[in-house]
Amino acid sequence: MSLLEVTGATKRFGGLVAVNAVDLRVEAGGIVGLIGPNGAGKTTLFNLIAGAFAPDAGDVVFDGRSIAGLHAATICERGLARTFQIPQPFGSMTVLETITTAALLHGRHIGRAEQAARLAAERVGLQGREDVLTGSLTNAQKKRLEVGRALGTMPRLLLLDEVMAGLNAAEVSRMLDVIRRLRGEGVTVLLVEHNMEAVMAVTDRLVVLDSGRKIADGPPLEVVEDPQVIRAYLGEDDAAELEDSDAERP
Ligand SMILES: Nc1ncnc2c1ncn2[C@@H]1O[C@H](COP(=O)(O)OP(=O)(O)OP(=O)(O)O)[C@@H](O)[C@H]1O
Repeated sequence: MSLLEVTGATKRFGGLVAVNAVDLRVEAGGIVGLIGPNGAGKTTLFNLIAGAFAPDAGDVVFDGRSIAGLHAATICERGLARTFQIPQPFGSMTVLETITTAALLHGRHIGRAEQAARLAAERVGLQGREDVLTGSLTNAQKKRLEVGRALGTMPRLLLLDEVMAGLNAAEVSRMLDVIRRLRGEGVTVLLVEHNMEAVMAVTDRLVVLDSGRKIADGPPLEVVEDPQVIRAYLGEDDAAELEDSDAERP
């Protein structure tokens, strides 16, 4: 049994079908990438899984139980946490306070929550910065704090939404180390990311959405060569041009 099994997930906004009958499985211990052009439905699918929206149709099963339509906090308590594309920490709170607030989800024992928060800060490389106000962190540190905040809830499945956006090469490499370490510690990861180099470096499976539909699912090297995926990213005309120039090559 997969840790996460999404079947036929559908979400409409008025006349727009943002996520259209999508099936997705994530096996425990994996790092799966969810990619696709702008507006493909990636964040909406994350929202369906993490409980921001209930699906209009289909089901989301986490660890053998349906979580479709449950409150986001209940889903998080069950061990599924997410990050947000744009971290918005309270600038007047410290790193430790921010992560501790998330860790309090599992009970009101402040000492235990702080202990979990210190561990989460260390896991994302913010050790030594526990007492720093989040408002004075760099963008890259805020991105790692966002991962740390999610880790404070002690998830078994972590949904990462563009945690590498806006980072330079050294910062991306550091984030990749954080993600690999998490896998080593038994956290399963599903990540949405536009940085393809980073995606290729860290995932063991890729799922591609286009206009709300799943168009590919498989090993990263095979998926990026899939003509349907190339067409989705480049558009019909540019993809045809690329095919012509490939054919002309000796
Ligand atoms: N709350 C909403 N109300 C109405 N339309 C929405 C809402 N959220 C998303 N959409 C629409 O649903 C479609 C999918 O959006 P979504 O944000 O899921 O795509 P995405 O793949 O995450 O895009 P990006 O890579 O640009 O973040 C888009 O057409 C978007 O405009």
